[in-house]
Amino acid sequence: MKTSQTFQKLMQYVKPYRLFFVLSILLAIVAVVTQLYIPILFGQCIDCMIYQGHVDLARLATFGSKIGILIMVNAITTWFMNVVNNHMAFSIVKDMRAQIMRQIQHLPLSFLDGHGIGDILGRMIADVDQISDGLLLGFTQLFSGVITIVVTIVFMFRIDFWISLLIVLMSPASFFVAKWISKHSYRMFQKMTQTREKLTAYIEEMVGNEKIIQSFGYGQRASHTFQNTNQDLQDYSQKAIFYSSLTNPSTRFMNSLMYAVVVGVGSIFILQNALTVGSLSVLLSYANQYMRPFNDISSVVTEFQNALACANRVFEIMDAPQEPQENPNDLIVNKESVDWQDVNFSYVPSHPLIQHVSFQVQPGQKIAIVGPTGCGKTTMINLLMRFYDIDSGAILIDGTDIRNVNRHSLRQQFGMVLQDTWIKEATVRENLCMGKIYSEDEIEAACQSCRSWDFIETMPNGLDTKINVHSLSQGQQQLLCITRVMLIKPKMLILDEATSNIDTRTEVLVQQAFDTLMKGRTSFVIAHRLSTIINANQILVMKDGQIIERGKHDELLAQNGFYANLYNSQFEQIA
Ligand SMILES: Nc1ncnc2c1ncn2[C@@H]1O[C@H](COP(=O)(O)OP(=O)(O)OP(=O)(O)O)[C@@H](O)[C@H]1O
Repeated sequence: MKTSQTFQKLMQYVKPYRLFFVLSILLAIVAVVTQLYIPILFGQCIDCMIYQGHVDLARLATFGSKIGILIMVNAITTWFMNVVNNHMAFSIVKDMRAQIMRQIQHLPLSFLDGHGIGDILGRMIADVDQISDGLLLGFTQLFSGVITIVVTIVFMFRIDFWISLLIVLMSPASFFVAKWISKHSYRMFQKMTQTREKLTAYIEEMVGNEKIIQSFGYGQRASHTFQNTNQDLQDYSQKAIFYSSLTNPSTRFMNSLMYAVVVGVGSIFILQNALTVGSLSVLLSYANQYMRPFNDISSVVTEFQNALACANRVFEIMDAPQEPQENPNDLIVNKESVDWQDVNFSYVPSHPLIQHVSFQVQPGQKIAIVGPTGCGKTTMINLLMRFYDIDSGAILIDGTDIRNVNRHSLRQQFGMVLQDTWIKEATVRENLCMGKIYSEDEIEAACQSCRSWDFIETMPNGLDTKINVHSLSQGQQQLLCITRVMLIKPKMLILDEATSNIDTRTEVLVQQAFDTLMKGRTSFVIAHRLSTIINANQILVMKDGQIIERGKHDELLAQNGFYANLYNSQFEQIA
């Protein structure tokens, strides 16, 4: 996206705060005019001191009190302007974060799968913070900078035309030096942001999988990669700061040069009686004031360019195409029958995955999907839940094509228990009653039937005990997740490899809980341990995205094919 487009988009977020925007400009005008009027009064004070021992004290006192009042007005308006600007900048970034959050909820899963969590986190937190810094500096220094330049020009020309012209003609030199520097620092700031993103994603990945890293002794390699990226971040940050810190010394040098020229020319004018000492002191003060905003603006430009680079990354999320317009029709399920008709799907067009998959599920049946890793089991669930849409064929539920109904009503029909359990930092009750409040009796009954009551009962505050992922074993987490699904009483179930990672005794409990949950419900089960699906009504054996065998456990064993091999190899492992 072009910088001008990014800027225009960013300004859309400023629009709701236009009243504050106007107020900020008015306050900046008052602050600048009061500040610039003070040197005129000081100049007049100097001209009151006619020569040694001869000072007009009465006029000096009048000017002194005027200076005092202006200083106070200036301080109050500057403070108030900062309050207004802070309010605007922080409100804008709050709005942006809220919109990103809303957008994420409407993005297709493929977008989230394609970007790491660290990347999205970085855009939402660090990049938006950077935008806030850029906007704040922009509001605070850009407004008053531009107003200072305009008002100074007016005041200066009223005092002396030629010296003022000299100042105005010399000032662009300093500005161009600053612009040249900021062009280079922008490139470095961009690289710095990208590397910081990479580092955030890496830390998130490594810290989240610390146990696995340690068990594989991967720590040293992980920290080596971390150190390299960290080093890159240091290099880019230092270069970015190096260039941007050149701005001040170089522009100050140019200013001092101009100051010296004004002193020289001004002295000649005084000798010719064309200027008073007081007026020269006012002009010198203005020469200084006039250049300062140029310097400020150039550092604002650097910061603002950095903010625009970040805004660009944030808008990539905001502009990502949302899931296609939802069909207004709700899925109405009575019998819970499912029909897959010649379904084909691929994540990447050049690599076909699910190919010509057809099967029928009668209401209340338990369907097991088995097969080697990567054969497409989880993908089948992704298609059934419409996390991804199929490329061709059809999936019908009670005769309705799931593409002809909205996703929300489709997903409401299913209860899911996945291998990755989700326990939030809250009480047991809050973890169980997600989205709906249940009575004490309902919760207890569900916990009893799903075997989670035994350990909940032993907790210090029972259902009101605060828990998190670390305070529960893997098996306990799964029992809670099963209870949670039991409470919502879904019409159909999806259980994805839910019995791995737990000890044998808990596995028996979890299996019993699953059996209770599945009673009378159409269920899809993905299990690596074939012993848990012996009683399934239909087992679909998958390989490379195709169903290569199907039938009941005994029938498949009798075929002595792929499934029989898989089953016997697991049985031998256990024996
Ligand atoms: N979001 C995705 N984008 C691209 N490819 C993907 C995506 N998700 C899965 N795949 C690929 O699709 C293939 C099937 O993946 P899937 O997760 O369905 O397999 P699975 O049978 O469930 O495997 P496992 O038993 O290991 O969980 C794999 O090769 C995988 O790399």
